[in-house]
Amino acid sequence: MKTSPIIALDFESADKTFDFLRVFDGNVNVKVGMQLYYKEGPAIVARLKELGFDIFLDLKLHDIPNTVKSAMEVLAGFGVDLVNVHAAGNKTMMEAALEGLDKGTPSGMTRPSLIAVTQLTSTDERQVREEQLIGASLQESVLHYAKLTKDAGLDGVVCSVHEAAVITEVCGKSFFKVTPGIRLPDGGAHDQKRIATPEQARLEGSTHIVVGRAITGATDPRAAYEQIEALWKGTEA
Ligand SMILES: O=c1ccn([C@@H]2O[C@H](COP(=O)(O)O)[C@@H](O)[C@H]2O)c(=O)[nH]1
Repeated sequence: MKTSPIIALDFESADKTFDFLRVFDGNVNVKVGMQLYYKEGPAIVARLKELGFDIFLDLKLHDIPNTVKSAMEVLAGFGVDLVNVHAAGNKTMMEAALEGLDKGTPSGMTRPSLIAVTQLTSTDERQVREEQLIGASLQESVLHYAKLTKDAGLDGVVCSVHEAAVITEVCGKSFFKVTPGIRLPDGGAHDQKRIATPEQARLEGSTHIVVGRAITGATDPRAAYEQIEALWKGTEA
Protein backbone atom coordinates (compact mmCIF):
# COMPACT_ATOMS: atom_id res chain seq x y z
CA MET A 1 0.00 0.00 0.00
CA LYS A 2 1.30 3.45 -0.87
CA THR A 3 2.38 5.64 2.04
CA SER A 4 0.01 8.50 1.16
CA PRO A 5 -2.89 9.15 3.58
CA ILE A 6 -5.61 6.49 3.63
CA ILE A 7 -9.01 8.15 3.23
CA ALA A 8 -11.71 6.47 5.36
CA LEU A 9 -14.74 6.14 3.08
CA ASP A 10 -17.31 6.17 5.86
CA PHE A 11 -20.29 6.78 3.59
CA GLU A 12 -23.78 5.28 3.58
CA SER A 13 -23.82 4.20 -0.07
CA ALA A 14 -21.79 3.61 -3.21
CA ASP A 15 -23.41 6.67 -4.84
CA LYS A 16 -22.23 8.97 -2.04
CA THR A 17 -18.79 7.35 -2.12
CA PHE A 18 -18.20 7.79 -5.84
CA ASP A 19 -19.62 11.29 -5.74
CA PHE A 20 -17.01 12.14 -3.08
CA LEU A 21 -14.23 10.41 -5.05
CA ARG A 22 -14.90 12.44 -8.23
CA VAL A 23 -12.17 14.94 -7.24
CA PHE A 24 -9.62 12.21 -6.49
CA ASP A 25 -7.74 10.03 -8.93
CA GLY A 26 -6.89 6.37 -8.35
CA ASN A 27 -3.59 7.46 -6.90
CA VAL A 28 -4.93 7.83 -3.34
CA ASN A 29 -5.40 5.09 -0.75
CA VAL A 30 -8.90 4.36 0.50
CA LYS A 31 -10.35 2.48 3.44
CA VAL A 32 -13.63 0.59 3.22
CA GLY A 33 -15.11 0.07 6.67
CA MET A 34 -18.11 -1.74 8.08
CA GLN A 35 -20.79 0.78 7.10
CA LEU A 36 -19.99 0.85 3.39
CA TYR A 37 -19.09 -2.83 3.15
CA TYR A 38 -22.23 -4.04 4.91
CA LYS A 39 -24.32 -1.83 2.63
CA GLU A 40 -22.67 -2.56 -0.69
CA GLY A 41 -20.83 -5.88 -0.22
CA PRO A 42 -17.80 -7.06 -2.21
CA ALA A 43 -19.00 -5.10 -5.29
CA ILE A 44 -17.80 -1.83 -3.75
CA VAL A 45 -14.32 -3.27 -3.37
CA ALA A 46 -14.29 -4.51 -6.98
CA ARG A 47 -15.36 -1.08 -8.29
CA LEU A 48 -12.70 0.75 -6.28
CA LYS A 49 -10.08 -1.69 -7.50
CA GLU A 50 -11.09 -1.16 -11.11
CA LEU A 51 -10.49 2.56 -10.61
CA GLY A 52 -6.96 1.84 -9.36
CA PHE A 53 -7.29 2.71 -5.66
CA ASP A 54 -5.14 0.91 -3.09
CA ILE A 55 -7.61 -0.51 -0.58
CA PHE A 56 -7.57 -1.13 3.16
CA LEU A 57 -10.55 -3.37 3.95
CA ASP A 58 -11.18 -2.50 7.59
CA LEU A 59 -13.57 -5.21 8.80
CA LYS A 60 -11.78 -5.95 12.10
CA LEU A 61 -12.45 -9.69 12.13
CA HIS A 62 -12.77 -11.22 15.60
CA ASP A 63 -14.06 -14.75 16.21
CA ILE A 64 -12.76 -18.23 16.95
CA PRO A 65 -9.62 -19.08 14.95
CA ASN A 66 -11.32 -21.46 12.51
CA THR A 67 -13.99 -18.91 11.57
CA VAL A 68 -11.48 -16.10 11.11
CA LYS A 69 -9.25 -18.35 9.04
CA SER A 70 -12.12 -19.26 6.67
CA ALA A 71 -13.25 -15.64 6.36
CA MET A 72 -9.70 -14.49 5.57
CA GLU A 73 -9.46 -17.16 2.90
CA VAL A 74 -12.41 -15.46 1.18
CA LEU A 75 -11.07 -11.91 1.66
CA ALA A 76 -7.72 -12.95 0.18
CA GLY A 77 -9.41 -13.31 -3.20
CA PHE A 78 -10.67 -9.71 -3.24
CA GLY A 79 -7.33 -8.28 -4.32
CA VAL A 80 -7.19 -5.67 -1.55
CA ASP A 81 -3.90 -4.43 -0.14
CA LEU A 82 -4.53 -4.45 3.60
CA VAL A 83 -6.93 -6.31 5.92
CA ASN A 84 -7.20 -6.53 9.69
CA VAL A 85 -8.34 -8.43 12.72
CA HIS A 86 -9.58 -6.97 15.96
CA ALA A 87 -8.04 -8.02 19.24
CA ALA A 88 -4.30 -8.13 18.89
CA GLY A 89 -4.50 -9.94 22.23
CA ASN A 90 -5.47 -13.24 20.62
CA LYS A 91 -2.38 -14.86 19.12
CA THR A 92 -4.00 -18.11 17.99
CA MET A 93 -6.66 -16.16 16.13
CA MET A 94 -4.04 -13.94 14.47
CA GLU A 95 -2.04 -16.98 13.34
CA ALA A 96 -5.21 -18.53 11.92
CA ALA A 97 -6.01 -15.29 10.08
CA LEU A 98 -2.59 -15.33 8.45
CA GLU A 99 -2.98 -18.98 7.52
CA GLY A 100 -6.33 -18.24 5.88
CA LEU A 101 -4.89 -15.35 3.90
CA ASP A 102 -1.93 -17.41 2.73
CA LYS A 103 -4.23 -20.23 1.67
CA GLY A 104 -6.75 -17.97 -0.08
CA THR A 105 -4.35 -15.76 -2.02
CA PRO A 106 -4.61 -16.81 -5.67
CA SER A 107 -1.30 -17.82 -7.25
CA GLY A 108 0.38 -14.89 -8.96
CA MET A 109 -1.29 -12.42 -6.58
CA THR A 110 0.36 -10.81 -3.55
CA ARG A 111 -1.07 -11.68 -0.14
CA PRO A 112 -2.76 -8.65 1.43
CA SER A 113 -0.84 -7.25 4.39
CA LEU A 114 -2.43 -8.19 7.71
CA ILE A 115 -2.57 -5.95 10.77
CA ALA A 116 -4.29 -6.16 14.17
CA VAL A 117 -6.07 -3.49 16.19
CA THR A 118 -4.37 -2.92 19.56
CA GLN A 119 -6.51 -0.41 21.43
CA LEU A 120 -9.03 1.60 19.39
CA THR A 121 -8.11 5.27 19.10
CA SER A 122 -11.47 6.07 20.71
CA THR A 123 -10.28 4.37 23.92
CA ASP A 124 -8.61 6.26 26.76
CA GLU A 125 -6.67 5.36 29.88
CA ARG A 126 -9.78 5.30 32.09
CA GLN A 127 -11.57 2.78 29.85
CA VAL A 128 -8.57 0.46 29.83
CA ARG A 129 -8.50 0.57 33.63
CA GLU A 130 -12.20 0.59 34.52
CA GLU A 131 -14.03 -1.01 31.59
CA GLN A 132 -11.45 -3.51 30.33
CA LEU A 133 -10.11 -4.06 33.85
CA ILE A 134 -6.54 -4.18 32.56
CA GLY A 135 -3.99 -3.62 35.32
CA ALA A 136 -1.49 -1.94 33.02
CA SER A 137 -1.36 1.45 31.35
CA LEU A 138 -2.88 1.97 27.94
CA GLN A 139 0.58 2.26 26.38
CA GLU A 140 1.78 -0.94 28.09
CA SER A 141 -1.24 -2.82 26.81
CA VAL A 142 -0.76 -1.49 23.25
CA LEU A 143 2.91 -2.46 23.30
CA HIS A 144 2.11 -5.92 24.65
CA TYR A 145 -0.43 -6.45 21.85
CA ALA A 146 2.05 -5.16 19.26
CA LYS A 147 4.68 -7.68 20.40
CA LEU A 148 2.11 -10.49 20.30
CA THR A 149 1.11 -9.40 16.79
CA LYS A 150 4.70 -9.46 15.61
CA ASP A 151 5.24 -12.90 17.21
CA ALA A 152 2.18 -14.16 15.34
CA GLY A 153 3.85 -13.13 12.08
CA LEU A 154 1.54 -10.26 11.10
CA ASP A 155 2.73 -7.16 9.26
CA GLY A 156 1.80 -4.57 11.86
CA VAL A 157 -0.83 -2.96 14.03
CA VAL A 158 -3.45 -0.26 14.23
CA CYS A 159 -2.52 2.06 17.09
CA SER A 160 -2.53 5.77 17.82
CA VAL A 161 0.30 8.11 16.91
CA HIS A 162 1.15 8.30 20.62
CA GLU A 163 2.32 4.67 20.71
CA ALA A 164 4.06 4.60 17.31
CA ALA A 165 7.57 5.48 18.54
CA VAL A 166 7.72 2.85 21.26
CA ILE A 167 6.34 0.20 18.89
CA THR A 168 9.05 1.08 16.36
CA GLU A 169 11.69 0.68 19.07
CA VAL A 170 10.45 -2.79 19.99
CA CYS A 171 9.01 -4.19 16.74
CA GLY A 172 11.15 -2.40 14.16
CA LYS A 173 10.75 0.37 11.62
CA SER A 174 9.17 -1.74 8.89
CA PHE A 175 6.45 -3.11 11.22
CA PHE A 176 3.29 -1.20 10.16
CA LYS A 177 1.97 1.44 12.55
CA VAL A 178 -1.33 2.37 10.91
CA THR A 179 -2.68 5.32 12.84
CA PRO A 180 -6.24 6.69 12.72
CA GLY A 181 -7.40 9.56 14.95
CA ILE A 182 -5.71 12.13 12.69
CA ARG A 183 -6.85 15.72 13.00
CA LEU A 184 -5.67 19.10 11.71
CA PRO A 185 -4.53 21.38 14.56
CA ASP A 186 -7.89 23.19 14.65
CA GLY A 187 -10.03 20.07 14.09
CA GLY A 188 -12.53 18.59 16.57
CA ALA A 189 -11.85 15.21 18.17
CA HIS A 190 -15.44 13.87 17.71
CA ASP A 191 -15.54 10.40 19.31
CA GLN A 192 -11.75 9.92 19.14
CA LYS A 193 -9.61 10.12 22.30
CA ARG A 194 -6.01 9.63 21.15
CA ILE A 195 -5.74 12.14 18.33
CA ALA A 196 -2.71 13.69 16.64
CA THR A 197 -1.84 15.86 13.66
CA PRO A 198 -0.34 14.49 10.43
CA GLU A 199 2.92 16.20 11.34
CA GLN A 200 3.04 14.47 14.75
CA ALA A 201 2.36 11.17 12.94
CA ARG A 202 5.38 11.70 10.70
CA LEU A 203 7.62 12.69 13.60
CA GLU A 204 6.50 9.78 15.81
CA GLY A 205 7.04 7.16 13.10
CA SER A 206 3.58 6.15 11.89
CA THR A 207 3.95 4.20 8.66
CA HIS A 208 0.42 5.06 7.46
CA ILE A 209 -2.24 7.55 8.55
CA VAL A 210 -5.99 6.98 8.28
CA VAL A 211 -8.07 10.12 7.83
CA GLY A 212 -11.85 10.26 7.72
CA ARG A 213 -13.84 13.27 8.79
CA ALA A 214 -10.98 15.77 8.51
CA ILE A 215 -11.25 15.14 4.74
CA THR A 216 -14.76 13.80 4.13
CA GLY A 217 -16.35 16.51 6.28
CA ALA A 218 -14.30 19.38 4.85
CA THR A 219 -15.87 22.06 2.67
CA ASP A 220 -13.17 21.36 0.09
CA PRO A 221 -12.12 17.70 0.56
CA ARG A 222 -9.42 17.84 -2.12
CA ALA A 223 -7.78 20.88 -0.48
CA ALA A 224 -8.02 19.23 2.96
CA TYR A 225 -6.42 16.06 1.55
CA GLU A 226 -3.56 18.05 0.01
CA GLN A 227 -2.94 19.97 3.24
CA ILE A 228 -2.89 16.73 5.25
CA GLU A 229 -0.66 14.99 2.72
CA ALA A 230 1.84 17.88 2.76
CA LEU A 231 1.96 17.90 6.57
CA TRP A 232 2.35 14.12 6.60
CA LYS A 233 5.12 14.09 4.01
CA GLY A 234 6.82 17.21 5.43
CA THR A 235 6.55 19.06 2.14
CA GLU A 236 4.28 21.88 3.39
CA ALA A 237 5.19 25.37 2.19
O1 LIG B 1 -8.51 2.34 16.35
C1 LIG B 1 -9.16 2.65 15.33
C2 LIG B 1 -9.40 1.76 14.30
C3 LIG B 1 -10.09 2.19 13.19
N1 LIG B 1 -10.53 3.46 13.10
C4 LIG B 1 -11.26 3.85 11.85
O2 LIG B 1 -10.56 4.95 11.23
C5 LIG B 1 -11.47 5.92 10.76
C6 LIG B 1 -11.21 7.22 11.46
O3 LIG B 1 -12.16 8.17 11.10
P1 LIG B 1 -12.08 9.70 11.55
O4 LIG B 1 -13.30 10.31 10.93
O5 LIG B 1 -10.80 10.26 10.98
O6 LIG B 1 -12.11 9.76 13.04
C7 LIG B 1 -12.86 5.34 10.98
O7 LIG B 1 -13.26 4.71 9.78
C8 LIG B 1 -12.69 4.31 12.07
O8 LIG B 1 -13.57 3.22 11.91
C9 LIG B 1 -10.32 4.32 14.12
O9 LIG B 1 -10.74 5.50 14.07
N2 LIG B 1 -9.62 3.90 15.20
